[in-house]
Amino acid sequence: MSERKPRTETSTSANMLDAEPGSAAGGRERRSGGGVMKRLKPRRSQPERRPVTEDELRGLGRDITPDEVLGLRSVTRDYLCKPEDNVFNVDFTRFKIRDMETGTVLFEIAKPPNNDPLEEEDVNGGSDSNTGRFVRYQFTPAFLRLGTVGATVEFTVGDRPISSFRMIERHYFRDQLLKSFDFDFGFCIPNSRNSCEHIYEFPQLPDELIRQMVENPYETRSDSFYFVDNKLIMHNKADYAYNGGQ
Ligand SMILES: CCCCCCCCCCCCCC(=O)O
Repeated sequence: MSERKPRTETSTSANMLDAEPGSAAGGRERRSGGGVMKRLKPRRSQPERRPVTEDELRGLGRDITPDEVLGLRSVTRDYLCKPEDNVFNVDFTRFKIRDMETGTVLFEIAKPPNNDPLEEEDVNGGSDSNTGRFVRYQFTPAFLRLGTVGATVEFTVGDRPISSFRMIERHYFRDQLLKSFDFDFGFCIPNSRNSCEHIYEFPQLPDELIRQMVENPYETRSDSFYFVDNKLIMHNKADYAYNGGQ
């Protein structure tokens, strides 16, 4: 159903820590062994923020906060932080998307264990310091009619504890914001391998909008912003075609 170029990746953790919305870690916990897995529903509400442009944010000359990216009204042209801002060495090692209603796995990729560099497509074309920050997906039109999708992300962290890890992901068609997702992973143990399943409740999209999204591949885009202690440390981008199988 999809094609995705790898970003980073490695092995897996099978340990579970289920979490519910409403607390930093998400609430109820269940653990076994050394790794951690959380199932994360997004924060419930996102009040309107003052609209802001990426140029304004870039001009601030300081760390960018979650509240600020929530004010963006269109997809960014360029990245809002540098790869070296990831001082916590967060490294994504596995990614899986499944339809929560049927359990069907729609997409899965893992970083090879030997850590060989993989050829990756960059948002600017070619290979540079932004390599690995951009992903291109190809789905069928049926994807847009799904109700709930679970995206499991596995990641390792470096030797510093992370007290609060949060992702805000904003999806657009052209310059229309379709939906903004806001997930709190919470605390990460130093040198741990972690796993979480982000639960995406899909918006109900009008038929005409779906038609345009299908007919205009890669004009649907997203920005994924990752924060530690409310400071932007990673920014990844993706684009989407929904004309697969046609
Ligand atoms: C159509 C609006 C809602 C779309 C929700 C799409 C959920 C797809 C999950 C995959 C997102 C991964 C983003 C990334 O790789 O950075």
